[in-house]
Amino acid sequence: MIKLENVSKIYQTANGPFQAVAPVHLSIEKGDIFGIIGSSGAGKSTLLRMVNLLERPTSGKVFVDGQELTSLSPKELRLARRSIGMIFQQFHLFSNRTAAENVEFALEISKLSKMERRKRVKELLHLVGLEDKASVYPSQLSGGQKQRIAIARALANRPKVLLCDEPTSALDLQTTRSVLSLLRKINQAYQVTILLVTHEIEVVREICDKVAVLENGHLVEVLNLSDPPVSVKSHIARLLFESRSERDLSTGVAHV
Ligand SMILES: Nc1ncnc2c1ncn2[C@@H]1O[C@H](COP(=O)(O)OP(=O)(O)OP(=O)(O)O)[C@@H](O)[C@H]1O
Repeated sequence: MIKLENVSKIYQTANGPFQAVAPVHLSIEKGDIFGIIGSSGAGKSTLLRMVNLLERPTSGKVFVDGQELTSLSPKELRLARRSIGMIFQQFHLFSNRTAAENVEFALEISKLSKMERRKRVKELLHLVGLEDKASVYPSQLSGGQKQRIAIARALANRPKVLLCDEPTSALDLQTTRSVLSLLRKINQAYQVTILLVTHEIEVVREICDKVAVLENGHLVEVLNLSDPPVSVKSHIARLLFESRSERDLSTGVAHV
């Protein structure tokens, strides 16, 4: 569903070029919940944002659902992005629109009539369990509710892929669990492929089928959570597969 071929990113900075992501080869299958884990500055967000070309790779090719995004014209890319939803740590809702209007915003580019849009918004609010918050503004919603509205908006155009950039990092443990369980439900019900960036081991344990470990811009290893490897290369992978420590149990979340 997602294929990265030799994808890299070099930022031009005041101190000269800086390689945030070294050339990466990665294949993510349809229906996977695929994690990208690494410590702060490892290049996780940059890698994720290159999948929908929010960040243009310096080199390499990006394929989503068989289409090479890196070769598309701006107009073609706008169309292709409709099948790629995205959610963020800070939700990115419009504060001057109600929950329903935030979701409907994503449908403004669609060919649906006003009535069809309203119906779809209702369905989406139902899916995320917030029908009763339709006319509420984001400032009146909790963090978990804001993320649910952001998820509803991201799913509005029935994307095949959902990109999640630290979707639970601003949430407490219980809310994290409920948002992750919603993402799992969406993945199973609609076969949406989920690519999720996190620095939390527990998030990977809770939801991911596979995970890529990034260190200093380098993809160190890709691990299958249901088939623990005999040996691992990274400290993060060791933490991931070791039995839960006291710290994990008390805080619920281990950071890397
Ligand atoms: N626009 C930019 N210009 C220059 N350097 C950048 C830019 N964006 C990111 N970087 C640098 O690239 C590296 C990777 O950043 P990125 O945000 O992808 O890391 P991350 O793993 O997502 O980190 P975090 O978990 O802290 O968000 C960092 O060193 C960052 O400072």
